[in-house]
Amino acid sequence: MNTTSLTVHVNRLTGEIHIPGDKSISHRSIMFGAIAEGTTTITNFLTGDDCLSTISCFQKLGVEIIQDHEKVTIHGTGFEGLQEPSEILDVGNSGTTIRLMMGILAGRPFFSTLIGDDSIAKRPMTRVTKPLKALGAGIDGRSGGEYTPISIRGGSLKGIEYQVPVASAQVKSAILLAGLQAGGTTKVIETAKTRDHTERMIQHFGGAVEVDGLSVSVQGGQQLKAADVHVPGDISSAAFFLVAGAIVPNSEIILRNVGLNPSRTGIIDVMKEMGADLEIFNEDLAAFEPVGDMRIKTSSLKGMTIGGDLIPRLIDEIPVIALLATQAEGVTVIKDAEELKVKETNRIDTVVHELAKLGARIEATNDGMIIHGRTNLSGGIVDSYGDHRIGMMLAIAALICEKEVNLVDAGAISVSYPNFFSHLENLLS
Ligand SMILES: O=C(O)C1=C[C@@H](OP(=O)(O)O)[C@@H](O)[C@H](O)C1
Ligand SMILES: C=C(OP(=O)(O)O)C(=O)O
Repeated sequence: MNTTSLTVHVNRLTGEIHIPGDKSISHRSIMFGAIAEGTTTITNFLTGDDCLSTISCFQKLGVEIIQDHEKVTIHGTGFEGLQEPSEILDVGNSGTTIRLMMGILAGRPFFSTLIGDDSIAKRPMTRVTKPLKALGAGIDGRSGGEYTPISIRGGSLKGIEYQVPVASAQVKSAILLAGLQAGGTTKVIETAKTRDHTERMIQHFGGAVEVDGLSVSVQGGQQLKAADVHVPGDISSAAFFLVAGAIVPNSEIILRNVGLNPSRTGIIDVMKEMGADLEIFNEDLAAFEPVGDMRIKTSSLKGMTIGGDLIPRLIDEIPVIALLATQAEGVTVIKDAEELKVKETNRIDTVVHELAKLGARIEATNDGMIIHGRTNLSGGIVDSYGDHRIGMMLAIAALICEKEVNLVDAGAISVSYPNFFSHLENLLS
């Protein structure tokens, strides 16, 4: 059993962190760089394992990609230049990679196979394979296209209008990426607004997309042109330090260069409503993805109900919001969040189980969880279950634990935040 001893019982966190690049935008910058014509340079690219999987998959499709730490140069081939891979495309742990790539490969007239790790093998794919089949792609997979391995023989697609049954930016993006290669118009209608990085990328790379409330349309046959991308910091990574600053006594942390796309800022709305001492400054809202700096100080918090349209705006932050809620007075209810069950782990189960081990008063519901605050956390052996966000949440929880905490499989954290522990270390001095 590979365990890491975590820092516990911290009496102060201070300092400044430059938040690493956004994972969703880093994936898309590689994909759009590849499907556009010309040379794209990406800066502040996230070097997490998931984004490295995206690079490796596109290299297997014949795209020349040169990575030098956070700088990546892509010699884009356009959709037409992508080549049939001679190897299986391995997406590792990355749901975003497999689902968005399916959309790209659905339009390509060749055969490809996608696999991933044990977690990917359990995540649902019909949500993507079904609309892509409706566009005309040949796709199959285990259990009728629900699970990996997925094989694709793409081809001549025809635009569709599709109501997505779950709020998922990955599904929306896969359909739009296929739609860019289809005849006519492809229209996606969402149940709730999800992150719109793909729509912004299409425009940034010279394409057109029409957004009307919850519907998003693209015309097929557009030729995208290379465009440089400076990736903003990932608010989903910043979330761990926002919560740390709020719950560790005597703290003040500055977070630099955090992405502030309104489809991702649910955590800010929630923390403010709970009473957090959180300030945003140096905002640049004119950038293609808005950014700003944040200051968080130790806060006195109260519980609240989190649900509805807010959920897609903070879906990946729910594990660490649950931790925050253990330190808020009163009850916090998280509802309408069934999607948590199909992430890297069933995050309703893993959050509730691991926080309960540390002494939190938390119970699972069908669509979320209920947390009773505030509780002192003790210690013990906790497990990430190979889920990066569970691992980081537990490392932040340990900071306020009274006894020793050991984390099983801390290595999973490198999926989205390879420098997590060194950034935390810098705040301890
Ligand atoms: O489009 C994206 O980049 C993502 C969308 C979300 O997934 P869903 O589309 O499954 O909600 C999110 O949980 C994931 O971390 C990244
Ligand atoms: C759900 C996540 O990512 P993905 O779906 O890309 O695996 C995440 O990063 O929390």
